[in-house]
Amino acid sequence: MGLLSIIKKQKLKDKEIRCLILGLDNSGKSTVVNKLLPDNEKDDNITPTMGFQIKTIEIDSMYNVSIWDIGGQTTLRPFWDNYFDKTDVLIWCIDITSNLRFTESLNELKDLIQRDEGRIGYDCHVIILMNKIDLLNNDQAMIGKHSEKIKNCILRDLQLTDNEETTETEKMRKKKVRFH
Ligand SMILES: Nc1nc2c(ncn2[C@@H]2O[C@H](COP(=O)(O)OP(=O)(O)OP(=O)(O)O)[C@@H](O)[C@H]2O)c(=O)[nH]1
Ligand SMILES: [Mg+2]
Repeated sequence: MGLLSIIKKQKLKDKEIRCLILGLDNSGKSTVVNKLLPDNEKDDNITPTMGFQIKTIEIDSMYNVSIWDIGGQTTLRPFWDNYFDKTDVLIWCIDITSNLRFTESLNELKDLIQRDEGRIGYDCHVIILMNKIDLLNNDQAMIGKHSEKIKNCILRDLQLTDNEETTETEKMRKKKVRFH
């Protein structure tokens, strides 16, 4: 499901939708945000984000989405928690060409979900964005392998399940965050 259809599904008319984009440094967060902006607001020279930036996009003259793009460098990660409040959509950006950093990225996501303590908005949608897919030259086997790794991490490490027979705890976690 695409970002726009997820946002539309939320039926949050007249409300500002708060979208937080996080992930390791160099995963491509600011580049993704830049792509979503209208041409006259695009930045031709994206450099590492040293703090945060907020961009607002309007969709269908109905939805205002504020996108909070926070720098992903190690020194900035302790500050991610400051931006959790009332997040409707969390985009977790992964550079899938960087095998070495794949585990680091999924561990950071795991830590983040476990320490949010309910501050991320109720019923928050979590989108795992496999970025830089163009560099895989449409290698479907490799893309499938990465998807499988991510799915396994979500099911195993985050203790979620796609099995209907879930425990009460799992059901609560599932309700609070929905993965796409
Ligand atoms: N080929 C390719 N390169 C990308 C893509 N997205 C981002 N990049 C490149 O990756 C580098 C890092 O991109 P940024 O958008 O600055 O990454 P970031 O996640 O915002 O990094 P921080 O702000 O340091 O957290 C840049 O050189 C981008 O041009 C993509 O989809 N494909
Ligand atoms: Mg950035």
